[in-house]
Amino acid sequence: MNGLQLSGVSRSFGDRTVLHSMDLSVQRGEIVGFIGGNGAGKTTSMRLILGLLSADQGQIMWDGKPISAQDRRNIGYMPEERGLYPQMPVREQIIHFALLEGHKLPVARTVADDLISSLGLQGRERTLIQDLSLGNQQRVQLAVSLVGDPALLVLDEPFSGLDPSAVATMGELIREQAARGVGVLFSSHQLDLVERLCDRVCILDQGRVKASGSITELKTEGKSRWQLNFSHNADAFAAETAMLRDIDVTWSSADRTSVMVCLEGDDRDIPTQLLAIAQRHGGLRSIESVQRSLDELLTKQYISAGLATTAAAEPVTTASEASK
Ligand SMILES: Nc1ncnc2c1ncn2[C@@H]1O[C@H](COP(=O)(O)OP(=O)(O)OP(=O)(O)O)[C@@H](O)[C@H]1O
Repeated sequence: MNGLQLSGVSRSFGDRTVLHSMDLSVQRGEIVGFIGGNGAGKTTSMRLILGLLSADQGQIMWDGKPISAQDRRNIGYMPEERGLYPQMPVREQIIHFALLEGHKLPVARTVADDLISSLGLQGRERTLIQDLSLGNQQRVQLAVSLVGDPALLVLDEPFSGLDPSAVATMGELIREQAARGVGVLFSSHQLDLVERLCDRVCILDQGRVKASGSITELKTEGKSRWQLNFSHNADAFAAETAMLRDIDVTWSSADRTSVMVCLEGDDRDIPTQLLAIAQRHGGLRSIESVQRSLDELLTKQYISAGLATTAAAEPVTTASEASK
């Protein structure tokens, strides 16, 4: 396989195991979102990839072979704790990291100037890092992770603290890198962003991979959802549907004319049972298949703590539940 692969990687601190036999892959040109609540093990995994920590068990491979120190030099890293010198000007800072990367001074200057122009930092060359906006500090941080022309970017919460326009810019920069064939692994608590940017996600909960795959795969896995819109109040339809087995029914409009029905199984056909009930009660205007949002999927299914949830829809209660 091309790119990065972790197989069965475990890591403990003292007697506490924080990663349990983890599998993860990032191919060249692919953007993978790393999602998990606080303390799930994302940063630890990244440090293992970078070789800043060693694994107790398992293998980390690059292009199908055990990852070497040389391979790791081709990884650009944006650590969560960041690592810029607040009192150094932008251009000098990037040159400094390019020199550390092993470039000679004239090359380091060219690398810095190219990154300054491609990351939109023109005019800020002499500004001290501490005088930059957070968004521009993150751009410099990304520039620093790119000085070695990496084959893989590992970005620990690159969007944290950014305003919407800086988020959009950072997202664009990440997409550009992926389009150049760079694999990108980034962690984030902002699920809408992950949903927009990523080809695949890896969901980590308390050190265990709960799911990985494309977002579409995860969203349709094992369940299907249908929204039925009625011309009148759908109380009778909802009450009868809520009595069926393996079904969740929630209101999706305040006037109770729209009902969301979630069924076990990822059948793409409109369930005949639902149509029959709807027909019996009359007034059905439309029925549409609805995908779950990523945050709903994660908070309901995979993540035990630590991610922001959206407000839950009001469930339809059956007569027997209401009387309890
Ligand atoms: N050097 C260390 N010594 C002991 N425990 C550690 C060490 N580094 C991490 N841990 C523990 O490992 C667990 C995973 O931490 P990690 O920083 O990898 O999580 P994370 O998913 O990045 O969380 P966050 O989203 O809050 O940054 C946490 O319980 C943390 O306290």
